[in-house]
Amino acid sequence: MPDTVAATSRQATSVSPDAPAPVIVAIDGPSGTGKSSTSRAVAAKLGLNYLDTGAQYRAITWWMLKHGIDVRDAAAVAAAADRPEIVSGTDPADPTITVDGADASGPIRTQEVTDAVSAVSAVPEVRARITELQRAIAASAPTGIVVEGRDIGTTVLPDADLKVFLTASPEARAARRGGELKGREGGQVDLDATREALLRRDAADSTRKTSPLKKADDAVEVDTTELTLEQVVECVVTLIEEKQQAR
Ligand SMILES: Nc1ncnc2c1ncn2[C@@H]1O[C@H](COP(=O)(O)OP(=O)(O)O)[C@@H](O)[C@H]1O
Ligand SMILES: Nc1ccn([C@@H]2O[C@H](COP(=O)(O)OP(=O)(O)O)[C@@H](O)[C@H]2O)c(=O)n1
Repeated sequence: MPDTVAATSRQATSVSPDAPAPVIVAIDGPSGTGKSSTSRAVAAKLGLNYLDTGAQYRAITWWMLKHGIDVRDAAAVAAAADRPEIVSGTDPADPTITVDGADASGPIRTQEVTDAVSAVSAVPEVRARITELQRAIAASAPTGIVVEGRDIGTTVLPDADLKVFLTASPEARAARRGGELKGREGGQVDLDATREALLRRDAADSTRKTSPLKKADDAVEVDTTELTLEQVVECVVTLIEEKQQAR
């Protein structure tokens, strides 16, 4: 297996010469605001690719943990940043992520990875690697792509056709995450602890030096607290269609 980070989009569709230019959509925001579910549904509706950049940061974090690298040691993380081969499949109907050829979709969602990911993603060498990968994937999407994360509108794709920044109250976000945890692990979920953990991760992601979580100046902010997922999807689809008509 090559000791590099590879960029691959698994959807290679041929495009006719008079097809419209690909549309690039950046969706950012804190944890639990609905970025993944909204982005995936919007991409499926409009025939676009979909990239979950959080999954990439989780994947490199999982690799670091698996290889015994101390995630609090930024120099050790930086030295290993270009070793894992991370491949993202960008079909919204079946997004995939592999690390060195192994399916990582399950292991990247463990609590151990969630607790370590902010430290790993704060390391500039990690961000440089993953950002390069993200730009290559976006550039190869035949009809366009919805890319979701924390720094897509500010850093990764500053020329995106549309930038959306999703927000929601900490209580709504904790309730949504709690629902997911219950579905995955069963039993009782402590919503206060879930809320505190979300806020801690937001704080770490917003205060790091390199490419922090931040709304781009030209992003449209959508507060999803009182909206259903369907309403948020409809809102983003309308914003994209407006941009396309204005081209
Ligand atoms: N507007 C919404 N109303 C209620 N639940 C939502 C809404 N948007 C997303 N969800 C649910 O909240 C959970 C977290 O959403 P997700 O898309 O993973 O957020 P993020 O990617 O921002 O962390 C998922 O279970 C999702 O189905
Ligand atoms: N563009 C991005 C996306 C994620 N991340 C990091 O990756 C972590 C996990 O992202 P995620 O989107 O899977 O997070 P949640 O869906 O759990 O909120 C974040 O907490 C950030 O530390 C980042 O730094 N930049």
